[in-house]
Amino acid sequence: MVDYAVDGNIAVLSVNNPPVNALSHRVREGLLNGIEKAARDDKVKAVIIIGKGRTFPSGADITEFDKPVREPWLTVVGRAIEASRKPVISALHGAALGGGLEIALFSHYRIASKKGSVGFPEVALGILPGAEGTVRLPRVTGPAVAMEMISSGRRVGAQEALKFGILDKVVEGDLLKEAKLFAESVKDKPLDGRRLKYVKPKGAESVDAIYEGALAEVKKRFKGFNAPVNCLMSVKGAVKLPYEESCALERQLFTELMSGGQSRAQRYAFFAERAATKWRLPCGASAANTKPSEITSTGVIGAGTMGSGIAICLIRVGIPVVMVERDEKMLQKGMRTISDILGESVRRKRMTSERRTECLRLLKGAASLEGLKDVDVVIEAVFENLALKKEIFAKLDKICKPSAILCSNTSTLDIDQIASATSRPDKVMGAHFFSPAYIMRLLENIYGAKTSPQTVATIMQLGKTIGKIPVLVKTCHGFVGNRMNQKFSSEAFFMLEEGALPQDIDQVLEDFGMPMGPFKVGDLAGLDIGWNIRQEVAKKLGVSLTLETKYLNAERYSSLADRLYEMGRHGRKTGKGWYRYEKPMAVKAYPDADVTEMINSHAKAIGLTRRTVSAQEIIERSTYAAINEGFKILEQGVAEKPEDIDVIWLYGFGFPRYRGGPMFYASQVGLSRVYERICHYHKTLPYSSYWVPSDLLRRLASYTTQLPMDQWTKFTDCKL
Ligand SMILES: CCCCCCCCCCCCC/C=C/C(=O)SCCNC(=O)CCNC(=O)[C@H](O)C(C)(C)COP(=O)(O)OP(=O)(O)OC[C@H]1O[C@@H](n2cnc3c(N)ncnc32)[C@H](O)[C@@H]1OP(=O)(O)O
Repeated sequence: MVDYAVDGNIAVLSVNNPPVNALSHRVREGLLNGIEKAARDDKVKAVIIIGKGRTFPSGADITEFDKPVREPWLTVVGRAIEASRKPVISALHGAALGGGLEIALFSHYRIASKKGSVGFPEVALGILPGAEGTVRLPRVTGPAVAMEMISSGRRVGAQEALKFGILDKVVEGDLLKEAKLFAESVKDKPLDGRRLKYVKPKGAESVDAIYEGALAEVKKRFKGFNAPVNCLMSVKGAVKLPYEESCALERQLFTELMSGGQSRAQRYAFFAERAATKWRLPCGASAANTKPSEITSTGVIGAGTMGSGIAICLIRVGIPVVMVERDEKMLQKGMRTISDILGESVRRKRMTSERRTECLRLLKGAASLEGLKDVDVVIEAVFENLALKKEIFAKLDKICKPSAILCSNTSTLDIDQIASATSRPDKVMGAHFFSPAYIMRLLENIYGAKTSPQTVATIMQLGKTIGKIPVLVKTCHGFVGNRMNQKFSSEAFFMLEEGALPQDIDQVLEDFGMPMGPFKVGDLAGLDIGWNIRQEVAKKLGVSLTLETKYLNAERYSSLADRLYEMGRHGRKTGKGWYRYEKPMAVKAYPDADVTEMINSHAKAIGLTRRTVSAQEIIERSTYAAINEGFKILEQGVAEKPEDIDVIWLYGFGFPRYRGGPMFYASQVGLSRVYERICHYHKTLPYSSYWVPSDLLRRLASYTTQLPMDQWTKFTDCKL
């Protein structure tokens, strides 16, 4: 775990705990023993701490957080480093993060390789740097930089870290060699001023103002999260209090967060995201045993919002794209959109102008599908119509090379149906991007009955390559995200009819942590989209919808949204929807008395007496309807594990990360409580079959001791 070696009179402690050199108990022990050993060895005049493999320690071992803390604590190790009479130099490469950066700040000197980076990402785990990171960083950078770095958790490159005073030197070439030269240069120097505990932090006179400004910023940017606020409080304490008192305050604020629910949820989300990449198919194929094929060229069909967004994802990472659009004007518009979006990236300094030019060179337009005959992967992004998609896939099957993989960006349609239009169902998948495709990180990849493991491996890898969080699900109507979200939003309409108003429901769900309530989302997306889908569904069922329709296909139905649409209120784009806007496309939503009036008269027309709908009922009916569907999704093997569902909701719908995701949230509320409330709604809301309790949930809720989430799918009938 920590190798000890002496070269001349320099001791080198090499941390060797792959993959990220996490500061596990054995690493902490090894570092402490190494420092004590170097102190006893008279030959040794200086000590280097370095990481083997790809990085300097990237933090405490998060997997130890829910276990009893085993000594030596990181702070004990750190204080031994700082107390050393021989200079200790931390030599950083890779990502020196969290506890790793804290070890470096206990060291007397810090050097880093040019490509190295530092940071305190603890805030993303719902905690704060608890080994004096909040106390030491401001002693080096001052309060403003320390508050920004620690409350945002952002990574800082070596040059910026040098500028902030975090590093003493940035080196090129062999880091260990450079570290030994540096150690030789300081080994006889006094250590006064090199021990941060004795350095008086700067900015005491301005820290209150800095704190107030930073607090306003984090409350806006990280609404609902506790950790960023505690980070700021701890840094402020470091500047205003004596050293030991500031350490005590940090420990108090750290422990408060560590024992809170938000950190548990955020640590769960960290590992859930990584678990989602470890996909498995019912046939036993998995990420571990299936090799993806190489992708050197791609095609995108459709130059609209989704098509151009998908093309950006691909060219941005250097993958050539042929974008096919029959309509020449649409094609040119799509090409211009891509150029403008990349231009905006240059303006925001997220990309150089040269890089933008290189990306655009990878983009070719074509008016016919023939342009796709040589590509490795095609992603179709045309109108959501099954017949149209089947027609296109049949043509692609004849045009594309036999090895080409054909993907559809469909958001709900059956992949098996689409695949049936081809002679290569083994090479057909769904690749469901969330809009805007070049921003949203979720990629819901959908396999059909005949999709081959290699096709799955290839598209899952493509998702990672283009910077997405790819999650694998089995085909069904609506897949996972939209299937659950449809229940989540259905209840919102029914609660409108029963007594709530759009602004009530949106406010409650935004206070719960959703980025935007369902009615604001509807106005943003455009109410005509939903109207078209409902008309399509009714047409397929052979029925026509009226403004008094109360049931569709024996399921409760609300025609409120139809009324709104037929009032010409199509959302932000028309300046009116569930809300009123000062002008079309304006952002600020104002409650509208006309909508309230329409809802009241609609309720009367369908014979409903309106009542007060409580905040608790709004939260339960929205989330539990989705959660119940989530358990049915697990039962049916549509998602392999609850983490997959939660990652989809975290990255596809903005479910608050400090609640972990709908399935984790259910585990925290308690499955028996959730089950009991779903039974209540099933009884009181009999005309929505999605309230029939999930059988898996019923079984799990029957346990007196709730099973851990990784045991849940042991109870599904489907064999994964
Ligand atoms: C109530 C108790 C109170 C006690 C009070 C005591 C006081 C003192 C306590 C002090 C507490 C400690 C203070 C310090 C805290 C921390 O350091 S918290 C951790 C901070 N660090 C991080 O958050 C970094 C997390 N990791 C990453 O950001 C990335 O992994 C990476 C390092 C940037 C590498 O990314 P990438 O190359 O993409 O690899 P990944 O897939 O992300 O990771 C590879 C595998 O490694 C696992 N892993 C990563 N980081 C950690 C970690 N810190 N701990 C454990 N495991 C980690 C990751 O899960 C992957 O695992 P597999 O999926 O199994 O491969």
